[in-house]
Amino acid sequence: MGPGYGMRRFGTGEKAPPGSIRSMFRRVLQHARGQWRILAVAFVCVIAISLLEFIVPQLTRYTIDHIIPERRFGLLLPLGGAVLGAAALLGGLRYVSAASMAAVGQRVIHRLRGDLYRHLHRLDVGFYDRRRTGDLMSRVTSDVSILQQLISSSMMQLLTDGFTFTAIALYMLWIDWQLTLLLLATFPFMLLTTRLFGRRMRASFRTVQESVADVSDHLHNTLTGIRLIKSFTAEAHEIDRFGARSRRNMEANVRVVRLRAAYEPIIDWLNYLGLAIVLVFGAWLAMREALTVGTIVAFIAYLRLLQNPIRHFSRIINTIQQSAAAYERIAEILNTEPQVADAPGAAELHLRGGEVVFAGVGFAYKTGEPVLRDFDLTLPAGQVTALVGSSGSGKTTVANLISRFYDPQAGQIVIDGQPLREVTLASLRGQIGFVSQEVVLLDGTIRDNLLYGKPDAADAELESAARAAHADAFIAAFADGYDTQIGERGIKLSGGQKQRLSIARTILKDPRIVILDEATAALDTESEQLIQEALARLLRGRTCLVIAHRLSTIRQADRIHVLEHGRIVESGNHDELLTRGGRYRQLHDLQFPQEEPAEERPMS
Ligand SMILES: Nc1ncnc2c1ncn2[C@@H]1O[C@H](COP(=O)(O)OP(=O)(O)OP(=O)(O)O)[C@@H](O)[C@H]1O
Repeated sequence: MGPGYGMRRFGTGEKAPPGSIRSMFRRVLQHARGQWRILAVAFVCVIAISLLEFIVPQLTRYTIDHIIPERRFGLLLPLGGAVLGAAALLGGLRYVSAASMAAVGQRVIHRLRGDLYRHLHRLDVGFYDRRRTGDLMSRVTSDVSILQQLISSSMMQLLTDGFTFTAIALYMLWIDWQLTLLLLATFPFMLLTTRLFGRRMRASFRTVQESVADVSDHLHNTLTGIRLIKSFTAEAHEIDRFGARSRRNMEANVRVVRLRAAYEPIIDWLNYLGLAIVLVFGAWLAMREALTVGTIVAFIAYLRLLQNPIRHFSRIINTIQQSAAAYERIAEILNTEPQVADAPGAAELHLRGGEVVFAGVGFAYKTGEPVLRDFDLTLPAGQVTALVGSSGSGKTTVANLISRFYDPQAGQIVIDGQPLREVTLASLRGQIGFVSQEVVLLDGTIRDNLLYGKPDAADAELESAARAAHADAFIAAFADGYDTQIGERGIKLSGGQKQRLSIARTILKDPRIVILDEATAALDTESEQLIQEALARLLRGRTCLVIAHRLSTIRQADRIHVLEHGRIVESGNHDELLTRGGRYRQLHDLQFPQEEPAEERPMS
């Protein structure tokens, strides 16, 4: 991959190819595959509805032209029955078509949402660095549900209207082509108006959806950071910021409503123009006895039927443009390709000892800001290697590259002779255990969280891992034991308890390679003692990279590297480095000013 990895494609504000209305309908229809039977039922209903709507005005015409002048009293009751029967049948057909379209629509949405979520999981960590969580959430929820409206109701309406419109226009042309052509002359104006307004509406809807994403992002940030806000008494500030974002949404919505409010009267006026044409020209024809009165009445009824689709369309255009704006945001994600993915023909990673080698690695998150330059490092199999160095020197970056959260732009990383880019992500990550100071536990029970390490683990394995991580005692103290709910809907665990669960989860996973991102920050001495013991068990016999901020945790590492500005400036074990009196010694003396240089302190 060339320099500037990823940034050119997804720089903030840059858009992936927009989804056009056509591609929106194409994707929707793709997802409707396999449901042809339900769609066929809906379609038959649509045709039947159009036919029935066509027949009713014929009854009117027959009444005026034949039943009344010929005084056929006997036909009055059957006439009433026919109108009511047709109406009842219309109701039944509308129900079946609406219900079957809604079922198809819901299934399409369910699949689309699934696709989107699956795709989000394929995307690399770099993608998430550049995206706001709330914005992504609103794409999967709000944008997808807007499309739902389109599929469940509007598409059916479009289909029915399209069919009715064509059938009636053809019939009218047959009855009186001149009158009909005159009438149809108003349609190009309608199309032009619709196009003009449609484009503006779509732009406004895009702003609406973006502002929904802003509101959602704000909510996500502030609700998850509620403690921070309270401790800084920043409530008023956040309420103001929320107000501003909500106002942007309101204003964008008002713009949409104004556009619609202007659009509908224009379409209505054009409809009246059509009526005026029929009345004037039709009356003229009738006075010259070229047309019967019944035909004019039927013609006016058909005119309404012809205009109904237009009137509906003016409403549907709203949904279509709104959906198109939402679909653009969905397509933008779906069209984004992951930058870190399995190479074609990638093999499984086969580990022997688990030696990791960085050879001439160059890496930058952003073009022009290299974090690692010509970086060489070996993590010998089965040994503990520690990285120390000042904040921002690139320690976590080294760990990120081993897990292939990012790919380097230069050089390569090799595990037991296999370049990382040539093995599957699943087989690589399956061999890496990551224990960090920011423990992430998911909503669910303690058991669910532990099983994340090994979904098919037996109870005995689970308990033995918990024992090894010194987590068994506190789990047993809960009334529900391993079935205790944790996370947002369950009990809250202390920092040390969470860390021990995370260690137990990693022990259960039993990876060959363990990355430890300073897991002992901010704990009381007793917890820290337990955690150190648990960690010692986890690290034993595995290839380990310990990223240490506190030197007390790495005294016993086999080898320590000091990292500064993305380069290793010093290497050795604790004693060697202290004796050398270089950067490590400086860092050490800053943390333990009272200590004698080579004095050994037990791991605390
Ligand atoms: N996701 C990211 N996107 C852009 N830049 C990043 C990202 N993560 C880290 N950086 C930058 O890369 C540099 C190295 O960061 P890294 O997290 O590797 O340092 P570190 O040595 O682990 O620091 P600390 O000890 O503070 O955790 C820093 O300048 C940081 O700002």
